[in-house]
Amino acid sequence: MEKKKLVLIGNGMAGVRCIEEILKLANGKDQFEITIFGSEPHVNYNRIMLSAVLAGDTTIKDIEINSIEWYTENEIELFTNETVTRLDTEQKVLYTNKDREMKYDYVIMATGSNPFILPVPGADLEGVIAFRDIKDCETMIDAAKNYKKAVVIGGGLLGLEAARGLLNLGMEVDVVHLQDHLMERQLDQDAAKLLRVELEKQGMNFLMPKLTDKIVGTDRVEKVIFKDGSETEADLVVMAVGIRPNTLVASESGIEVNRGVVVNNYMQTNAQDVYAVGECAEHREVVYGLVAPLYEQGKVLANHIVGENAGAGYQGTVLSTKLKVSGVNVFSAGEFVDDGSTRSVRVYDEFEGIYKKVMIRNNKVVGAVLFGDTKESTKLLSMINEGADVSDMAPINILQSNDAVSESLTASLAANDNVCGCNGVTKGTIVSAIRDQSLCSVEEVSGCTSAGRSCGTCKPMISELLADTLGDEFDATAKTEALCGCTDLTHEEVVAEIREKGLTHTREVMNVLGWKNEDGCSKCRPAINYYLGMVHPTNFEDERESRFVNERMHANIQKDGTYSVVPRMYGGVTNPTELKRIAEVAERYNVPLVKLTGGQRIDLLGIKKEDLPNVWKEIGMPSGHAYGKTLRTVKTCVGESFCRFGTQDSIGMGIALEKKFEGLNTPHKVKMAVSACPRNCAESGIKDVGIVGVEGAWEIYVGGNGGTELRKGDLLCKVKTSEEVLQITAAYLQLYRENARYLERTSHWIERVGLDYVIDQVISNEQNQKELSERMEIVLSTVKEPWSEIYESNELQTELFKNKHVEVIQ
Ligand SMILES: Cc1cc2nc3c(=O)[nH]c(=O)nc-3n(C[C@H](O)[C@H](O)[C@H](O)COP(=O)(O)OP(=O)(O)OC[C@H]3O[C@@H](n4cnc5c(N)ncnc54)[C@H](O)[C@@H]3O)c2cc1C
Ligand SMILES: NC(=O)c1ccc[n+]([C@@H]2O[C@H](COP(=O)([O-])OP(=O)(O)OC[C@H]3O[C@@H](n4cnc5c(N)ncnc54)[C@H](O)[C@@H]3O)[C@@H](O)[C@H]2O)c1
Ligand code: SF4
Ligand code: FES
Repeated sequence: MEKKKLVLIGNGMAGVRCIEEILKLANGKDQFEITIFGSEPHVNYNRIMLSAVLAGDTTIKDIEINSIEWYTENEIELFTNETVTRLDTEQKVLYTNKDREMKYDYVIMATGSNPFILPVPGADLEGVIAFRDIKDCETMIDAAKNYKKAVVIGGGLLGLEAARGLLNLGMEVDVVHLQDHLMERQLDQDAAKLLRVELEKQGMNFLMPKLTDKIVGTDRVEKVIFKDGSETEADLVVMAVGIRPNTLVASESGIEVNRGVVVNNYMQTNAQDVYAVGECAEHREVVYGLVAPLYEQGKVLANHIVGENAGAGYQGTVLSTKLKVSGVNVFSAGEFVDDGSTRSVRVYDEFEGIYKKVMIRNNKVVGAVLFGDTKESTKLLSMINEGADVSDMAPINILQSNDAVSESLTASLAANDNVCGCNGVTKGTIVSAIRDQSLCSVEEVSGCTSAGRSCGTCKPMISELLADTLGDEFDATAKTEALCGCTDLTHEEVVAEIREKGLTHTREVMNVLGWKNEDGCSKCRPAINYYLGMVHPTNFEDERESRFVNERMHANIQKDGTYSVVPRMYGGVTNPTELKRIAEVAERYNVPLVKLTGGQRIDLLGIKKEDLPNVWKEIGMPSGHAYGKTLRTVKTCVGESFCRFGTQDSIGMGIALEKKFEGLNTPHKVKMAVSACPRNCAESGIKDVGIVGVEGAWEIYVGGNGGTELRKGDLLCKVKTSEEVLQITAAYLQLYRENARYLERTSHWIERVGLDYVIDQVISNEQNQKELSERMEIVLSTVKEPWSEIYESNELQTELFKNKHVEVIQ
C-alpha cells in the first residue's frame, strides 16, 4: 500500500500526542509518511513542566517528551525552527517561512496558542515577556541573576505559577490582578481568599484590583503604572493574562475560524483532509487550554484518520484544574458559582485552612472546589463526569471520605475512576498493566499507560497502586528503593539529608530535596514527619496533618466512622475504681461493645467522634496508644507473686517498661511482653521485645511477631537486673528508631540488618549502648500524654472536633 503524506503543523503537546496515538493503532504506521513542522528549535517537550523548571524542581533537559531518536525510529521527518505559513487546500500544498513547498494528503493543525500581550504603551520594552515556552523560561532564570524585582500581570493559573517560580529564584514579586479575587475562572470568593492568604505567606505581594495603564523604562522596563495613578517598580514584567488560539495558518488558508479553528466531532475543519487539534481548535464554540481535553481530541482524530471506528467522536470535556504551586492544594472542576438552580455542600475549616464545596443540581454533582485538602478530587471528578446521583447520600458524606481515605489515596477509587486526569487513565487500566505486564516502577507504568506523563501530580497515586498490587514484591522488585513515587531518594538518603542540611519541616524537606510532587503523598508525609521527630527530638513540631487519621485523632476509626477507645492499663493490671469508671462511661455514652483486647486491656468500641474528649476525661486514664506507631502494650503473666513456676516479678517489670516507653514514637507499632518463666504465658517469644524470667536473670528476645508472618524472637542477651533490662531495651529501641525505615516492623528490620549487627551495636559495644540509651532518655523527656493534652485545651478540641461547619445552601 502506498503511504499517504501526513503533515503535522506544530511540534507541541497535543499534535505530537495525536501522532503517538496514530502510531499505536494497527496500520497507523504503515498508512502514513509523517512530517512535522515546529516553529520552536526543540523536540516536543512538556510545556506544563515549565512551571517546575522555573521553580527549580526540574531541568529543561528532563522535560523532553520525545527524543530526537523517537522521531528517527518512527521514520518521522522533523523540521524544527520552521513555520508553516499557508496551505493551498485545493492543490494540497503547504508553504513555510523557509520557502519550502510540500505536497500533502492530510494535514493536522496543532498550532497551539499565543500568549495575550496587553496592548499598553511599553509592552515592547526589554524585560517585558510572556510565559509560554522554553525561551521565556530561560529569560526569567537569567533575569533573576541580575535583577531583583518582578511584576507578574495576571492572577490566573499561569501568573501564580510564574510568581512562585520567580520567588524561588530569589526575586521580589508583585502579582497584579484585574479582579478582586484570584483565579476567578476556577475559584469562588471563599477559596480565592484562602489562596491569597496562603500565597501572601509564601511571600507574594498582591496589587488587586488594578488595571495596567502603561509600562515605562528607558532601555529596559523600570516601572508599571496603573489606571488609578499608582505605580510599582519592575525589572521584569511577566504577562500572564490569558491566551489566544493561534489560527494564523487557517485564516491565511481560507479555513473557517471563529475564536479557534472550527472543527466537528472528528476534529475535521471545513477544508478537505485538514484537521485541527489542541488549543488552536474550537469545538462546539469551546476552546480548551488544558491537556486532558486536547489528548481526548487527539485520540478521536487518530481513530478517524486511520479509518478506525471513532464512535460519536469528541463530545467535549468537563474541565478540572490543579494549581501547581508548592504548599498550596487547589482543585476546581466543573461549575463553581452558585446560581438559583444549584445547592452546595460546604466544609470550611479555618484552623486547618481547608475549604471544600460541592455543587449539586437535581441530585447530581456538577462541580467542586477544594482548597487545602484535595484528596477527594479524583472521586469528585468521577462523580461529575458520571453525573452520579447523590440523592441517597447524606450531604456531608459526599465530602467526608477524607478520614477514611487518608491512609490511602487510591483505596476508595473504583476501577473506572481516573487516576491520571491529564491522560484519562483509570485505576483499572493501571492495575491491569501492573499485573499483566509485570510493571514495578512508576516510570514503567507511565511508559505503558501514559499515566503521569504530563503534570505528574498523579505519580503518588500510581506509586500506591504499585504498592497495593504488588504487595511485598513492590519493594523487592522496584528499580530503586525510593521512599515513594515523589522522590528518587531512599529512606536512608532522606534521613541523611535531614541531618546534614539541618532540615526541620516537611515542606522544607520536600522543597530542598526536590520532591517531584510538591505536596507529597500519604506515604512520604508521615515518614518525613517521623524522621524529623527522630532526628530533632527536642525542637520538633509534630505535623498533625501528616499523621494517619488514627494517630491524628488518638483513637482507632472503625468501619462505621465511630472510634474505639483503649485506656492504658500498665502491665495489664487494673483495679475496681478504674473498672467502675470504665463501666460508667460505657453506660453514659451507650457504648455498643466493651471488649477485652489481646494486649490485656479494655476496648470501648463505637464512640462518636465528638464524644471522644469527654470519654477520655471521664475515664481519667492515660491513652493506651492502641492506634499509633508507638509502644502499644506490655503484656505480663502473673509471675512469682502468684504462680508456682514464677522466677521473677513479671508484672513489676512489665509496668516499669510500659511506664518508661509509653508514648514513644517508633517507625511502626511495638509490642512487648514479660513472662516470669520459659513457659511464656505472656507470649514473650512473638513480641517486638519479649522478656523471659529465668533463675536469677532475664532473657531479652527481639524481633518477634505474632501477625500474619509469624516470627520467633531472637535472643539478644541475658542480664541479671531489672535496670539492665530497661537500659538495653532503651538502647535497642533507639537503634530501631534511628535505623529502621518508617513502617518497618522490628521483625522485618532485624531480617534486613541481621541480628549480629544489632548485638554488635547494642550489646558488644558498651559505649554505643550507653549513647543510644542516653539519646533515648532525651526523646522520652519530650513525650506528652495526648488525651489530657486535648481535653485540657479548647483550642485543640476545636481544631480536631468542632471546627467543621457543614452548610447546605440553596
Ligand atoms: C507554564 C505553563 C504551565 C501549564 N500547566 C498546565 C497544567 O498544569 N495542566 C494542563 O493541563 N495544562 C497546562 N498548561 C497548558 C498546556 O501546556 C497546553 O494546553 C498545551 O501545551 C497545548 O498543547 P498544543 O499542542 O495545543 O499547543 P503547544 O504545546 O503550544 O504546541 C504548539 C506548537 O506549535 C508551534 N507552532 C505554532 N504555529 C506554527 C506553525 N505555523 N508552524 C509550525 N509550528 C507552529 C508552536 O511553536 C508550538 O511549539 C500550561 C501551560 C504553560 C505555558
Ligand atoms: N495548573 C494548570 O493547569 C495551568 C498552569 C498554567 C497555565 N495553564 C493554562 O495556560 C493557559 C494560560 O494561563 P493564564 O493564567 O494566562 O490564563 P487565564 O485566562 O486562565 O488567566 C488569566 C488571568 O489574567 C487576568 N487578567 C486579564 N487581564 C488582566 C489585566 N489587564 N491585568 C491583570 N490581570 C488580568 C484574568 O482576570 C485571569 O484571571 C490557560 O489555558 C491555563 O489553563 C494551566
Ligand atoms: S510464664 Fe511461667 S511464671 Fe508466668 S504465669 Fe506462666 S508459668 Fe507462671
Ligand atoms: S494527572 Fe497530570 S499527569 Fe496524571
